[in-house]
Amino acid sequence: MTTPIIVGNWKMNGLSADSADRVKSLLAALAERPATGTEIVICPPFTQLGLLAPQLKGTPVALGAQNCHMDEKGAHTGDIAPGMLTDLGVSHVILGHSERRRDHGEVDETVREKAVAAAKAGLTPIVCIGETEDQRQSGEAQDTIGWQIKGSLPDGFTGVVAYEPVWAIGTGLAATPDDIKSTVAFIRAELVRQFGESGKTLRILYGGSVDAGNAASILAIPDVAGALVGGASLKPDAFLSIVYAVPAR
Ligand SMILES: O=C(CO)COP(=O)(O)O
Repeated sequence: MTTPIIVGNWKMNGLSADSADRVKSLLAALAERPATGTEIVICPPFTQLGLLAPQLKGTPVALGAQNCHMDEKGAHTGDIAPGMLTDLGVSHVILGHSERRRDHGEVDETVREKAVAAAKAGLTPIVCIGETEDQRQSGEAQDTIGWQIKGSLPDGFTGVVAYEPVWAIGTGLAATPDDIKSTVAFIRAELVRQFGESGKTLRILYGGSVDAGNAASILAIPDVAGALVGGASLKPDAFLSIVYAVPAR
C-alpha cells in the first residue's frame, strides 16, 4: 500500500526562533491528534537543519533539505554534500525545484546526478517536475514533463516525484483536480514506460498553492500520494489541515 506523504518546503524562510516555534506547534498538535500512517516531512533552509534535527528526533516529523550537491565532498564552495545531510539526521531532499531550475541553472542532467548521489547516501530524493505558463499556453506541457521525467530520474529511481506546475507555485491558483488527475495519469504512464513494474508504485505528489481549503479535493485524487506545500507549510495550522486532509485509503 502507498504511504501518503506531506512535505513542507519552507524555501528561504526561517530564523532560529520562529523555526523552533513552528516545529513546536506542529509536534504539539500531532501529539494531540496523530496523523498515523502519513509520512510528514519538513524542509527548512540548510541553516536550520542542525538546529531542528534534535527537536525532531524520534517524532513523527522527518527532516528534509531543499537541495544537495552530486559529489561526496571536495572543492565546491557554498555547496552541501548528501552525506553532510544524513550526518545531521536529514532523511529527504528536494531536487530540481523549479526555483532552482530558474535561479541556479539546474537542469535535468544535474538533477539526475544529484538524485543518484542522494540515494547513495541514504536520502529519499523528491524530484520536482512541471511546466511553465508559457509551455502550458503553447501546448507543450506534456512534452516538457515527459522530457523532465526521462532526464531527471535515474535508472533504479526509488524516490518521490513531485508534479509542480510552475504557474501554480505561490500564485494562489492551484491546478484544478481534473487537470491534476489527467497530468498525474500522464506522469504515471511515463514512469511505467521508463521503469516498468517499479514505475507503478513510485509516489507522485502535487505541489502549487496547496492550502487548507483545497487540500482535501487534491488529496482525494486516487493516484496523488500527497502534497509538496510551500507557503502554507509556514503556518502550522494550515500545514496541519493539509496533513489531516489525507484520505484514509
Ligand atoms: O513550490 C512549492 C513547494 O515546493 C509550492 O509553493 P506554494 O505552496 O507556496 O505554491
